Amino acid sequence: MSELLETQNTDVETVLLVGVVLRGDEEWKVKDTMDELAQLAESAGAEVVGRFVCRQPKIKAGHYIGTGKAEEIADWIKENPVSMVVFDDDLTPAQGRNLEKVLETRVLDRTQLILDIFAQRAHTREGSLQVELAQHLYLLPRLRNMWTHLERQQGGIGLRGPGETQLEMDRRRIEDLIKTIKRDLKLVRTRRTEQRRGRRRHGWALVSIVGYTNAGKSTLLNRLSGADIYAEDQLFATLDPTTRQVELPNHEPMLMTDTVGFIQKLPHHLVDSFKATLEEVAEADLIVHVIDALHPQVEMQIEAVHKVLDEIGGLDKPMLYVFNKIDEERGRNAAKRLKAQFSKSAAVSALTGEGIDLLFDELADCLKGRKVELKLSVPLSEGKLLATLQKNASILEQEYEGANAELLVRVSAQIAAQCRPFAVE
Ligand SMILES: Nc1nc2c(ncn2[C@@H]2O[C@H](COP(=O)(O)OP(=O)(O)OP(=O)(O)O)[C@@H](O)[C@H]2O)c(=O)[nH]1
Ligand SMILES: [Mg+2]
Repeated sequence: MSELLETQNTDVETVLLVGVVLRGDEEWKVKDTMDELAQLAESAGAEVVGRFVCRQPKIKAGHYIGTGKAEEIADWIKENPVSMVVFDDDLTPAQGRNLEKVLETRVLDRTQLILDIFAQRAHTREGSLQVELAQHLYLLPRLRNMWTHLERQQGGIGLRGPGETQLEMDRRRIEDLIKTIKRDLKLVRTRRTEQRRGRRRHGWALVSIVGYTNAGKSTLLNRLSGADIYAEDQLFATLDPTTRQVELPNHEPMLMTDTVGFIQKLPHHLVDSFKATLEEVAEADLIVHVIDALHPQVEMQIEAVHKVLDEIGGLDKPMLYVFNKIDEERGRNAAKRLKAQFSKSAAVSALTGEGIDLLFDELADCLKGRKVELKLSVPLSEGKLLATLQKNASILEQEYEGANAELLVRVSAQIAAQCRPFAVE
């Protein structure tokens, strides 16, 4: 038995985590981000075997941490070999190189770890392109460092993705590659915009689910739509957006999209690279912000999501706050406390279904003033409907084709329901 366990464990990478408490930092905050870093490492498939927290007045330019501390960690590693050391903050290429020399092991930072998870999870062409772009942008200033990695070891966490052949390319070729990926992504983006217009024309409300990673977004969409999206106690279980049709109790159809989760210190390259995915969020009629009410740092998580939304222009959209995980008492209490702070909110358990009816009511309420763009072909014999449209719709285009009026109109969801028999592609 023990032999079996040992063989199973040989593939698991072991990691040591290192964080820094600077003068003026609150110690508990660093502990929290270290806990999250541990979760990230585990989500990447590694096993965390130790943690170091360095207290120092400021970041040291050469090694990020003081050289004395680096040597102390090196001694610890001699006694407890690990496959890599992961730092909680971004390192400069030089700091990474210097630390590798002292620690005599592979050194990664938070961004590289997140990029690695993304590389593992990307399944669609769009997802892969976006991850590849983020990786290349990150690699560009670090090429020299990556080459030394490759001499020592192939594969493993932090080295997945662009692949060794690409790493051998010189800076120029990587830059060309970045250009090509950006061009491909532009095509993806155009296709998405067209798709979205088509959906709008059908009168569907577009709703985006956003939230901190692991908040329960996929579980909620599964609950609302009966879909079967991968939901796990893992950070960044979802990477590629999934859209499902959900019908409100008043039969109004909406399209809900579950998308990549957010995290504090989300690497900037990732936000840039995931623009196509994130744009979808900003284009929605309504944003549903799912919040893990069970999480001890729930306020920080809400703030981190707001920050990313702000970056992608989604903060001024109508937003419904959904406090999730109220099946546990702690979650229920936190949800009660937080609900008071947000005007449009609901408390649910995506897991058990508790509160889902009230959530549907809130969704209907948020969408009731929504305007829908429709392309119509209305027979002139439909005098009553045409009169309603003249009176209540914004008519964007109007043409007459034989006995029909061809219209592009913007109307309320209620009038859209009356027009639907005459909607055209
Ligand atoms: N107790 C409890 N757990 C829940 C609830 N909803 C989701 N979870 C759990 O929370 C974890 C994360 O759920 P997901 O639905 O994968 O979360 P997500 O927001 O899609 O996460 P990422 O895709 O990784 O960003 C899973 O282990 C779920 O079972 C809930 O209402 N109550
Ligand atoms: Mg998910």
